[in-house]
Amino acid sequence: MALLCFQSLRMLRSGIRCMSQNAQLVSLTVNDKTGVATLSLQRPPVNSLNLELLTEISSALTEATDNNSRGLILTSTNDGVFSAGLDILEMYKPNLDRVKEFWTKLQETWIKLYQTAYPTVAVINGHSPAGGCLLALSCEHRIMVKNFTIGLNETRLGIVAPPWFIASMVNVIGQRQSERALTLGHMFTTEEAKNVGLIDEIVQNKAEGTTQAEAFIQKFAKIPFQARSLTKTWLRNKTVESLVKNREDDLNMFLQVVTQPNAQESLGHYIQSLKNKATK
Ligand SMILES: CCCCCCCCCC/C=C/CC(=O)SCCNC(=O)CCNC(=O)[C@H](O)C(C)(C)COP(=O)(O)OP(=O)(O)OC[C@H]1O[C@@H](n2cnc3c(N)ncnc32)[C@H](O)[C@@H]1OP(=O)(O)O
Repeated sequence: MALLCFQSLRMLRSGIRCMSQNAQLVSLTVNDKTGVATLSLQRPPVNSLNLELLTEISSALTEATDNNSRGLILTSTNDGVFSAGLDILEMYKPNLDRVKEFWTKLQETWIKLYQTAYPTVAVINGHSPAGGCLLALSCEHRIMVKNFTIGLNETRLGIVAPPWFIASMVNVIGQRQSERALTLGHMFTTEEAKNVGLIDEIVQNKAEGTTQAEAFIQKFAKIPFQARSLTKTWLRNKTVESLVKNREDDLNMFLQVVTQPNAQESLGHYIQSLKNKATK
């Protein structure tokens, strides 16, 4: 309690205000001087995206819109893991109602993040596989701390990245590089990611990343907000529409693929290998 009070006091003094008071798995703050919001993922141990975390991310994105944020920085409270991607436990031996809700919430969150009116920057302060990479790809600018990895590694798990995951990557690094990376399930090092254009900047640590992210958002200060946001909408519309018009089909395809016995077997082995690694 005392710690909370100290933190709140320190934040108030620095002009940082806490939004989304009810959220537990994310924190959403806004810098009252710049209007820039920071959305931090805080679901230990590795920010894997389960239904509850996705729900909080989606609500926070709406709250940042309602609050007229000038921009949003997406990052993690865990210096080491940005996000481990989708929570594999949501897909392994799933409960049908819950897994439907989970996938529908993932679709909703991606659509929202991909289309925000405000500029978005991912400060990738840790590993960022699969769904974690998707979150970063959905932002307009990516700044990554050195010595981590990022990529869409689904094929390595015996599952498939859906078309909108693929499109998000193609839109950033192009067809040829995406084809190679996705079929191999390649995880790029920070350096490799910069070379291929998957990230825009390399930084030493999260603090430097945050400074650079604020500088990126500041570039839009003199660009009329609506002109900017409509331009972004039109640039991204085709990609988003391909999911918006086919959400039901996409859900059914996901259910079909993920419940296949061989996909379940692969996921089971993968969970076990992660657990074995963790206990070593
Ligand atoms: C037309 C439509 C077609 C549709 C087709 C649909 C097909 C399905 C598409 C599905 C798409 C999926 C995308 C995904 O995001 S899948 C998830 C991929 N994620 C990963 O591969 C990451 C796995 N994790 C790691 O590599 C590492 O954990 C890490 C992120 C590098 C961090 O390493 P670190 O050493 O810090 O931590 P540990 O490995 O020790 O992990 C700590 C505990 O966390 C558990 N864990 C890790 N990742 C996950 C995860 N993604 N989900 C659930 N749980 C995870 C790990 O088991 C440890 O647990 P323990 O403490 O209980 O042992």
